[in-house]
Amino acid sequence: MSAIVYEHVGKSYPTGKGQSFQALSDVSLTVPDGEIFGVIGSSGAGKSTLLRMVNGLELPTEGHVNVLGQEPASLKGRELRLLRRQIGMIFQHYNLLSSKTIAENVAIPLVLSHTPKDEIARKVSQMLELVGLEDKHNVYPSQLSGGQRQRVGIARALVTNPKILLCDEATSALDPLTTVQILKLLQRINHEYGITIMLITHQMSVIAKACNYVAVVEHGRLIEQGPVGRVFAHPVQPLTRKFVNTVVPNTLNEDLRNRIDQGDEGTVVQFSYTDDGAKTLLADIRKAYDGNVSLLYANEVPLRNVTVGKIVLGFSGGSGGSSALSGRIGELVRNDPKLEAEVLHD
Ligand SMILES: Nc1ncnc2c1ncn2[C@@H]1O[C@H](COP(=O)(O)OP(=O)(O)OP(=O)(O)O)[C@@H](O)[C@H]1O
Repeated sequence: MSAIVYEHVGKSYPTGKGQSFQALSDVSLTVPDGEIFGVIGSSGAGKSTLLRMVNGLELPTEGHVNVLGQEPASLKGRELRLLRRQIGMIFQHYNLLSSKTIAENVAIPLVLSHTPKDEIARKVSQMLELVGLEDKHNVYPSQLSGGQRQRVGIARALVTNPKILLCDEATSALDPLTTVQILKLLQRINHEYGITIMLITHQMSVIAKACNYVAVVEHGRLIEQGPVGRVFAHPVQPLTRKFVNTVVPNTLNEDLRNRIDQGDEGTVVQFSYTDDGAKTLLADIRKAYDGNVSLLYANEVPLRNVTVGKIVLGFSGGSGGSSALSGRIGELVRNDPKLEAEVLHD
């Protein structure tokens, strides 16, 4: 089942004097149940607008958004409140009430839904234990670090047992180590409770560490989407490539790049692969190619549940020349869906 489905969604905001700004155009996207789905884009791309449509804080001006089998745009009053109870949300700046204790902050959604006091106490304790703040019931947000405050945000978002957790730049205000801890906590929650997580971020490293699906948004349009391993190993759009390069650098040093361009390394081919896609590559090439093969560059990066890598090889002196070589490489790539090849110099 799909937790969230966007169908040809558009959003235009009125900007006065009869003018409007198109923040989203024709976005179709499916967030599978129980997955961690990341949306990445530059500032102003439309990520928040997209996320806020899940709990009906924004409504589409075109198309449909379906959440847990219901359309927030068609719900009102009690029905909308019931759907929202199944959707938790955390924010970049935590949105905690400074005059209330940690326990009182976590309790807010239950107080609003008139939950009995003893049940509130039990659920709050359970949530604070889950996020590792069981000793912080009676302290105030100002006494906590950023990472601890985000943990309170997570506890508050989960206290109603939601099926979906929305994360709006939830780690953007945190240092890299705390970011890793919060992302690990989100993964644990996803794993233990089966909660679908949709997060938006402008950092590809967050996608790499936490997500198993990614969608890339540029100027309100969805330009690329798919499983994290595939998008990181074989990004198609220029913006996606830029984002991926921040995590999996594609930078051959200048000296090597010059030698390749001048033909000093012979025919040069870059192989991109996921997981064990390159395990038998060198042996296969040895069998298929009778010339010299030199390893010019290799880099492997482990992501959340997949490894992506690149190998650059130089070929020279084989019989049949470069056309025979490209035929053999084409065959290797066709036989292995985890492998892709790009000729850097012919
Ligand atoms: N209420 C509004 N009225 C007019 N324009 C809006 C409104 N809300 C958002 N926008 C515009 O829509 C575009 C998308 O905004 P959105 O906040 O969804 O982007 P974003 O990708 O989340 O950006 P950021 O990372 O900077 O928060 C932006 O250009 C923004 O200025």
